[in-house]
Amino acid sequence: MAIFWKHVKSSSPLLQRLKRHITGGHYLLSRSFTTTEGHRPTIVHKRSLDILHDPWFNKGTAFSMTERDRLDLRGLLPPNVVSSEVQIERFMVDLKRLEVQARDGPSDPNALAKWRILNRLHDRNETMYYKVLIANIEEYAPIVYTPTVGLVCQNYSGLFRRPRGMYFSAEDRGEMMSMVYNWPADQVDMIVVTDGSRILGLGDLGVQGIGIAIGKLDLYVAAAGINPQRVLPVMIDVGTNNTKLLEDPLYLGLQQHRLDGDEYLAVIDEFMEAVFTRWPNVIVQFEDFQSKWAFKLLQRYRTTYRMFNDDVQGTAGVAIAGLLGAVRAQGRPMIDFPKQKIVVAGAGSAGIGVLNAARKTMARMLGNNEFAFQSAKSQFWVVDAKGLITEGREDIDPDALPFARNLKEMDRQGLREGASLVEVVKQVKPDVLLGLSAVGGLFSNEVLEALKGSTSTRPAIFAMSNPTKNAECTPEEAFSILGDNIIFASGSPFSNVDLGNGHIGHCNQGNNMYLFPGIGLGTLLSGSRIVSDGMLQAAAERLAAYMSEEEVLKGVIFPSISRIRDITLEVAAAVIKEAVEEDLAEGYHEMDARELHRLSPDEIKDYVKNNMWNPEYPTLVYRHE
Ligand SMILES: NC(=O)C1=CN([C@@H]2O[C@H](COP(=O)(O)OP(=O)(O)OC[C@H]3O[C@@H](n4cnc5c(N)ncnc54)[C@H](O)[C@@H]3O)[C@@H](O)[C@H]2O)C=CC1
Ligand SMILES: CC(=O)C(=O)O
Ligand SMILES: [Mg+2]
Repeated sequence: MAIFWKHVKSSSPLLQRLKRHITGGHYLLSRSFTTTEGHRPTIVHKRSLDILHDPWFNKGTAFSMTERDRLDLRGLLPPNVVSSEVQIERFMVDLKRLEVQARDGPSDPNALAKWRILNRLHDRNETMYYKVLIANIEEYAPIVYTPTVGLVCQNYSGLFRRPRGMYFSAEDRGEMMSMVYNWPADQVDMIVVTDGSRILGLGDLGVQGIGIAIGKLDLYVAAAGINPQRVLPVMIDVGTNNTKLLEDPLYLGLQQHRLDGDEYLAVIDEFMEAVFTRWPNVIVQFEDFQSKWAFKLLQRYRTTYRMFNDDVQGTAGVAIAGLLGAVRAQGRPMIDFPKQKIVVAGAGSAGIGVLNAARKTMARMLGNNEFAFQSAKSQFWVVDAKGLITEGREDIDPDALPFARNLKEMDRQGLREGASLVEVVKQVKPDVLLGLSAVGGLFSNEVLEALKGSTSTRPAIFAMSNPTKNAECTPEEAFSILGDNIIFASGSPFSNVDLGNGHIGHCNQGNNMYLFPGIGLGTLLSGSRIVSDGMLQAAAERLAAYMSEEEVLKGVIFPSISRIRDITLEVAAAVIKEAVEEDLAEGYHEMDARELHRLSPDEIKDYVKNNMWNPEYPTLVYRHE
């Protein structure tokens, strides 16, 4: 409790109100709060080796002698009791040594080796794992998340040691309502679910896609402070259409073609019903579903369940923040956004999500009426695998239809149905070139040369596809062809570029990781039953406003990942505030809706901060179940 009060001034109205919530000496608001010395202990129902083998409670050599006695651990550990700092020091020495020696494959041997070592720590001691991850997030986010998580998913059969999360398969139809009780935790706050059909830009990886759900939840813990005992990665295995996996004798998933149509929907429906029956307050993040289903499932569930689609909605928010940053970086006010000409390569779940959100943002700035909404669409040119999308396209995808360009108008611009990306860039001379195509190198030298004709004073390039090899271009390519007067962002991390003239080309990471943890945390703590458009918009706006004028003018439009916990707190607070304003907030635990309505913006931030889990060992006390 002391940690919490430390952050709240004694005269604060929040303090006064929260004090009313203290009953019987128990601090109820943050039951999830870490128990360190002097804090409420954690009750465990196991002892001895069972404790050492449970990553939720294991502290390894950091168990104190009194705890070793209480938990029947005396003699099961080396006698030296070490602090968590020394424990981490020892681990890091080993990690650094092994990562030099390891040889796991040709693409990036060290990355996969680091992942293995971190994964083993994750399996034996979660507190220590998250302590290492949070303290070194810049170094290890690229290992537990993109790009290495892509490699992990691709090699999952060989890497699989211990299961993590739950698997619901087409074979489990009719059983999900009961099997959901096989999960040991009575409270689950966040589920990230995938069906493995489009993992990053790597296509259908079937059951191996569970790696992305695990990686996203690692960020929920590290960035949003969701208690790791309350996260659940889920893989829904409805088969795979990946021929290699269908024929691979070592593949761990169902070796049948993917279910489709009503059969597919029935499986997802059953899963949703089961998890919301056991955990009515859980939030479900849909991740890496192929576009064909991403939009349909979002429409199907978003008004009845607490869920969102990260690729459609999270990516859209991050892109909006980046696009507004690019306007500011030109030295113009954000309100000039509707004048930007934007070419988007890729019309899948991510591309269409960005287009819809960008169009709505422009329309709001132009007067928020139907006329503004209609005129905003003329700022976008969308190119997919078949080239420029126009009304002349046969069998046009209904989600892309609103962005199909008029043929006559295109004729006047010297363009046509199916025009190539380079032709479009040459004719349109866009302010922004944004890629969500999953095609590495799509922004070829020719395309980048064409972008030299941009009418913008500072063109922006967003090569947002993941993992690294799928980036539409590298920052080196962009800066070397276009010079340093550009804005560059990529989905996976790249290093800044030394331009050799005393200037550094800044490479931003434009990834939905800057939003999804805050959207999830804000939704959880607001108690909103849905994730509304307004809440998503508030999240994007907070991210857009996060960067200072000075940073933006230097081309830094997204924060460094080392600030991810802070930006997540800010985003979560913005989401809560919006949920309160929309009258959606029902409260969380003892913070009821009425109390939430009374909190000032600073108090909302205190509330978020004090409900974020920190990786500190709790004092463990054994009780017979
Ligand atoms: N940076 C970030 O935060 C995020 C990045 N992504 C990345 O976006 C990419 C796409 O994801 P989805 O939209 O879900 O995939 P998708 O497979 O549904 O869509 C890909 C789109 O690219 C188009 N495309 C293919 N070849 C093309 C070409 N030569 N020229 C132009 N367009 C082409 C396809 O026609 C399709 O419209 C993935 O690599 C994913 O990792 C997705 C979400 C977030
Ligand atoms: C970042 C992400 O969600 C993706 O590439 O799919
Ligand atoms: Mg994704």
